[in-house]
Amino acid sequence: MLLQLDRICYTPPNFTRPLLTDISFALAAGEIITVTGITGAGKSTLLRLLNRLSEPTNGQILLNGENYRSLVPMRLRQRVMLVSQEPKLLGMKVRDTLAYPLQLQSIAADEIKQRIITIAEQFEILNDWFDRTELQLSVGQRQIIAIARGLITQPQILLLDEPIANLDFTTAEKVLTAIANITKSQQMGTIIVNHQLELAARFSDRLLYLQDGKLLLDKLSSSVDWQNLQQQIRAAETESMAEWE
Ligand SMILES: Nc1ncnc2c1ncn2[C@@H]1O[C@H](COP(=O)(O)OP(=O)(O)OP(=O)(O)O)[C@@H](O)[C@H]1O
Repeated sequence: MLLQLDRICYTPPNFTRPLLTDISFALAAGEIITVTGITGAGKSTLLRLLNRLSEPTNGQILLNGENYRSLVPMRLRQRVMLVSQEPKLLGMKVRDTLAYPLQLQSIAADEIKQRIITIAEQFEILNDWFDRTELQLSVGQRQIIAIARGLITQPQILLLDEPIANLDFTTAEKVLTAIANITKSQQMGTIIVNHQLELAARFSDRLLYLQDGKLLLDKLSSSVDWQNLQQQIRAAETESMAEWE
């Protein structure tokens, strides 16, 4: 198994309430998992643990059978790549932001050129974007570049926090198609946090539903009752609104 979580709990320092409780699931090579749930359910917290930006309070995470705690965080983050909700391109031009993580890995210039050409084709990145900085890209275009930058290093696992939130439906479909193709062809594993259930149903093998830090559902997408899930999400939203009022 590529990734395995065994009864993960997480309570931040100086916090009394756990943000995640008893989360167990596994991710296989070639598999795409969608994680869904309402605002504050703990989805980003989960991705942060998987990228080792924070440590579980209890339980363990295994990457190819190796305990996360025994892996050097920087190395782990090359193998398990997180593309956050609001990615930054660090003021670089698109071409440089794509090349940079490869240069850090001492990959030869020719290979870097080739990988940029390939990823640009896969994500329909236009030539005239290459000399732009993030300020000259739309929020959605920036998101696409961040996903491409995450994939260009060929990680074993890609973690995407709401990658399509700023994309129109057709572009979202194209981006998810590219991610699915790469996940399958490279036999990597992908975890996508996504609120759009219709796209989740089409582009993921499994669905995880988080509510209040607990994993309430872990099912093959083909056997999820999507209507029932939608109702469950609406009820959770209503309950959460009532707590605010
Ligand atoms: N370091 C922290 N200390 C205390 N509370 C935190 C910390 N990080 C997150 N939280 C809280 O934990 C809960 C889960 O946050 P998280 O960002 O994981 O939710 P989410 O499911 O990703 O939500 P969204 O869909 O809005 O991105 C929220 O109530 C948030 O305010």
